[in-house]
Amino acid sequence: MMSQIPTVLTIAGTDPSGGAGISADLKTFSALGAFGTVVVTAVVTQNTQGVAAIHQLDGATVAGQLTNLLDDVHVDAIKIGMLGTAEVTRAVAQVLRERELGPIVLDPVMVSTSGHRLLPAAAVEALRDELIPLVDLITPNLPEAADLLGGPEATSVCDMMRQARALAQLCPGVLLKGGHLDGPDSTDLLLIDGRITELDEPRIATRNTHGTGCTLSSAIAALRPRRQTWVDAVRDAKTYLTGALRASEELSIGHGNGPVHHFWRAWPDQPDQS
Ligand SMILES: Nc1ncnc2c1ncn2[C@@H]1O[C@H](COP(=O)(O)OP(=O)(O)OP(=O)(O)O)[C@@H](O)[C@H]1O
Ligand SMILES: Cc1ncc(COP(=O)(O)O)c(N)n1
Repeated sequence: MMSQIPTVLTIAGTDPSGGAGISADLKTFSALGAFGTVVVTAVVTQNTQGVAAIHQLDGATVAGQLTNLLDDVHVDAIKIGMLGTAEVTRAVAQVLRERELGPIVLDPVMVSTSGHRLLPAAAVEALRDELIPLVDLITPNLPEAADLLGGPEATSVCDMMRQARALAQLCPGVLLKGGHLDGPDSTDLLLIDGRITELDEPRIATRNTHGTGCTLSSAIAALRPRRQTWVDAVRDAKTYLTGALRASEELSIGHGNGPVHHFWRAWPDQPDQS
């Protein structure tokens, strides 16, 4: 049975600059009043300017952390981010297959904002064929959707509609993120049970976009246990992210693409702070 404060798990890589990966996920969980737990997949030497090195953990180490945690702690939702290799992807899939878990949100992290590959192209097949069928919602950006579908990148919301429907053949829930398009709004498409919901928020003029995808997927996982539907959870998660992007003006972190700011105002799901 779920306590009032949901326990949420992130399976992801590290970011010393505090903007992406488990840093973004844990801050998001806390800001949204969830209790965060962590399984680390890779130690990433990165800052706001880019990725310098990746120390990848092996599949057994990641699966060991996961089973050890799940043997003891009930988690109400899971967010999966950077996995790093086909081996780790398969190891996580194996554990998920053995347990009754859910809801599970998968951000199919493949390339960082700075252009560094975080999942080798050869591992995309394992992600698509072994892990994606086990999760409830995938949240690809446009290049990731193109990689998963083996086709060109969407250049319009119309293309996005077609690609969201194609991705729904792989997973029951698809949130196709349009942050990489231009235009006054940053439009994402949510496809659940065959129905598309268009989610529009104003595009914020900022360089502080490091970790937006991590923040959105972890906000969905944190909110899903307390929302009636996926549409409600995703809509509120996007509102949260847009506020955190706006509030990033208060931060001056690093010399590249800085992080969003997670404590932008008292969010309704936060514990009373008065
Ligand atoms: N400048 C912006 N203003 C408002 N929303 C944005 C902006 N940039 C991205 N978003 C939103 O942030 C979320 C992440 O989108 P994006 O398509 O950039 O994913 P991503 O590439 O996985 O993110 P990341 O930069 O963390 O890798 C989406 O909801 C998108 O609409
Ligand atoms: C550990 C980790 N996970 C995910 C990302 C992607 O985030 P971004 O595209 O904003 O660099 C990252 N850079 N590092």
